[in-house]
Amino acid sequence: MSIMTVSVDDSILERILQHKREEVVATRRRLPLREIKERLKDMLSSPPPQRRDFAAALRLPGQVALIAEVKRQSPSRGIIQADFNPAATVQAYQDAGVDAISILTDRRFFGGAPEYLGAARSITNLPLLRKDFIITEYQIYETRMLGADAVLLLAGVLKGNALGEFIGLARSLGMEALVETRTPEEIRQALDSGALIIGINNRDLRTFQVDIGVTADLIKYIDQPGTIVVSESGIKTRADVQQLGNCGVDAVLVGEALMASGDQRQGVARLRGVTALPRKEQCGLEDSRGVAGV
Ligand SMILES: O=C(O)c1ccccc1NCC(=O)[C@H](O)[C@H](O)COP(=O)(O)O
Repeated sequence: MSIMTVSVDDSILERILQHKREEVVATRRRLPLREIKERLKDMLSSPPPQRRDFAAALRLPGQVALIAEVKRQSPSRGIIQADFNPAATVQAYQDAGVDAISILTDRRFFGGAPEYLGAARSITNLPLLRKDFIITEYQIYETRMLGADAVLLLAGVLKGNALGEFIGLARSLGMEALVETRTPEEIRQALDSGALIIGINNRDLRTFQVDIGVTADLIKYIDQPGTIVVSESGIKTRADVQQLGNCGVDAVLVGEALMASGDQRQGVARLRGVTALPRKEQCGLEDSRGVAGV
């Protein structure tokens, strides 16, 4: 009898991707691409300019920028926030002075929703990243229509010319791509495909273990000057952020640690090394930025 071994990586990522294939077929049936293109024509030509510069938000000389994630649940952790309120979370991130916001839009595995992007856009002026599993051009047009300024692309999933083509399409629609990598080969692929922003994922999808040392090991392979480096996953403390800053990352992407903290404003303050947030009413400040950058 032969025994087939399937790694967690194969099963969870493959399960997510299989679900996405089916989801895209159903979504396209409800809203064909030509309809999305029509809506985009109006949206992109109407003033005021719709673009919020995700890349520029991550280039903060002498500071590590913070991308804060709206994440209800995950395959590795299960439910992170039982009384999940995406609008309140976006507001808290905005008040705390984060630099950009990542929104998980996958329903089945992360408890997200595509509509959260539009809702977030009406609350904040910060650039918004759509975090989902992009496997078709259709989803990139859809991402722009939903109100994102940037889209996550997985180098390990988009093979051949697809990665470069998807980056180009995102840019042609006024978005930037965050290209997520996990190996030196994927970093090479991202650079060869013209990625401006490269994410290094500290989470191993086979074991779900997180190790921020992965960023420290892989950052040397990002040898293209001007590339923006984002360390993703498993970042929990101010010390983690400092360690990654010392390695040369431009930004960190943090979900679970912020969502699991009862108060997202305090969570951001802790990552930034601020012990107590100033109260606007008490000290008369407009907001809490400038107290201490990450
Ligand atoms: O978070 C997971 O369990 C997960 C499992 C399978 C595929 C992707 C997954 N996470 C997506 C992300 O990219 C993270 O939400 C993001 O990097 C933030 O990570 P964290 O700060 O550890 O929540």
